[in-house]
Amino acid sequence: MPTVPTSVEAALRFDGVDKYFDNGTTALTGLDLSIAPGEFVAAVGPSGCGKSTLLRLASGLDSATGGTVHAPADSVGYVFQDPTLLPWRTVLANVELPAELAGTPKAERRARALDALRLVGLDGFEKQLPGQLSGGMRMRVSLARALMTQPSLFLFDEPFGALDEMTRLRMQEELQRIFADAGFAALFITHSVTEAVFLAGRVVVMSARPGRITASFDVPFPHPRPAELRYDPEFGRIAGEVSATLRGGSQ
Ligand SMILES: Nc1ncnc2c1ncn2[C@@H]1O[C@H](COP(=O)(O)OP(=O)(O)OP(=O)(O)O)[C@@H](O)[C@H]1O
Repeated sequence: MPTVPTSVEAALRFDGVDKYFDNGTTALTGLDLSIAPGEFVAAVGPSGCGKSTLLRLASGLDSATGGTVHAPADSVGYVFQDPTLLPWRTVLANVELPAELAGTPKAERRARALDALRLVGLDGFEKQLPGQLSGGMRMRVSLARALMTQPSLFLFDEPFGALDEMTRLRMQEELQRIFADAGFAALFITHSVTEAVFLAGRVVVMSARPGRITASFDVPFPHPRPAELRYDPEFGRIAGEVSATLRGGSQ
């Protein structure tokens, strides 16, 4: 009997989404975006165009005023600019926290936390407290904690925005290595065009408020990507096009 192909369900989909607030601000209007399972999408846009609002709708923290948001993943990982670690718990105890709250037996959650810490390059730092770590290391702990639930969808809100330039570049390299390994879907919000192009398989550009997607650029380099990709002429061409679109849209 012939099999009927079924269309793969998106990891995250916005259909004609509007968001307005009681004070009369329209943050998003007619926004369409679909992210396939295992696809890494970065969104760039002018300040105040509704990027964080988009993530709040994706996470269910807030609801759309119009249109639909479809986020079928059972497990979603969140990484924000502020790593939100508990200062009195060690690195290991912070990473174990989601599994502890979910009632996972101690031996299993310990093993998973150690794996996650290894993945983010923090083995050997298990017993440190967050206050003893650099900003980049705290961000790695936050990423390891998010990896504990093995999410099929990750939401990133400008996670490297507060880091110095060198640390930021290193974190980008590590994140896309982890992405190549773990293969989750991602929506990554950033102000940096080169960060977006380095990480994502597709970069979407949002218009000034009220935000909607005005352009989409495929970034066809396979993951994991070497640091030197940033100096590749094709990389520069794509980043240049994204920047030009961003400038054109925010005038
Ligand atoms: N709870 C709220 N009530 C009223 N207006 C809001 C609320 N949250 C956000 N806004 C407005 O919606 C618009 C979009 O805000 P949002 O934070 O999503 O933008 P953004 O693109 O993430 O900004 P930035 O790039 O500066 O971080 C802004 O004009 C903001 O003032």
